[in-house]
Amino acid sequence: MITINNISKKYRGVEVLNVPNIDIPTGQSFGLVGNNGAGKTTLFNILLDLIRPTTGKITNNNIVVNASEEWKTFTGSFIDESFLITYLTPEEYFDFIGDLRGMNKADVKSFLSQFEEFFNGEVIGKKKFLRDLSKGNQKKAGIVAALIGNPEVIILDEPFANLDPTTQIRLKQIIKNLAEKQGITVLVSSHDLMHVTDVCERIVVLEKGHVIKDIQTSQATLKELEAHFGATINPE
Ligand SMILES: Nc1ncnc2c1ncn2[C@@H]1O[C@H](COP(=O)(O)OP(=O)(O)OP(=O)(O)O)[C@@H](O)[C@H]1O
Repeated sequence: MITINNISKKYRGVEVLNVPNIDIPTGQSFGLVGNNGAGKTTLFNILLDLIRPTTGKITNNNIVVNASEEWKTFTGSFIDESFLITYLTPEEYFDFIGDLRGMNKADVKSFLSQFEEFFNGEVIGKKKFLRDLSKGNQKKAGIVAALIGNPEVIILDEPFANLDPTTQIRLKQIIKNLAEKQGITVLVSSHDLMHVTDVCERIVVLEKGHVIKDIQTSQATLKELEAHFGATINPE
């Protein structure tokens, strides 16, 4: 579904990302982990054509992402609050995104009903603008907006950050369902090794812009990742 080919990114001559090749098949749940500054958001931003790579190309369902906008019709994403239109209420925002994706207000309302528990009474019907919601509730709105319109690909940057433990657990179930039951290709970056190993069947570790591990998730993966990141602070 997604092919990353010789992607690199330099800022003022300094390389922050260098990924020779990653193929992400349709329906894979793909986790990206790495310490601060490893290049996770940069890679997702290039994938969403929010920044241009210095070299290489990414295709999403055979569409070169910086050559055509067609991939936007089947790709949902939430990177950060800049994706929100903060002077709208959540309902207005969801309707706006639904409209972009060919859904009327009734379709959107019925779609949102499945997230009642996830929103926990804090997002819908509060008569608040998105800018006045808490960070966590803004994030919930952004994540759900990314799912509107049955996208085939969903890209979420650090979706667990800022969420309370109950919501993190609910989000894990939502992400698992997307990949396992609906065959959606899901890309998630996270600092939470336990969550990412719970929901992703494949995990790529980035370090200073380079892929240093590409693992099919197994029962041993969490320990392997903990040992890897722990070794960085406690070298033997
Ligand atoms: N506009 C920019 N100008 C210069 N350097 C940048 C710019 N944007 C990102 N970088 C650098 O690129 C590197 C990768 O950043 P990126 O945000 O992709 O990392 P990350 O893995 O998402 O980190 P975090 O876990 O902290 O969110 C960092 O060193 C960052 O300072």
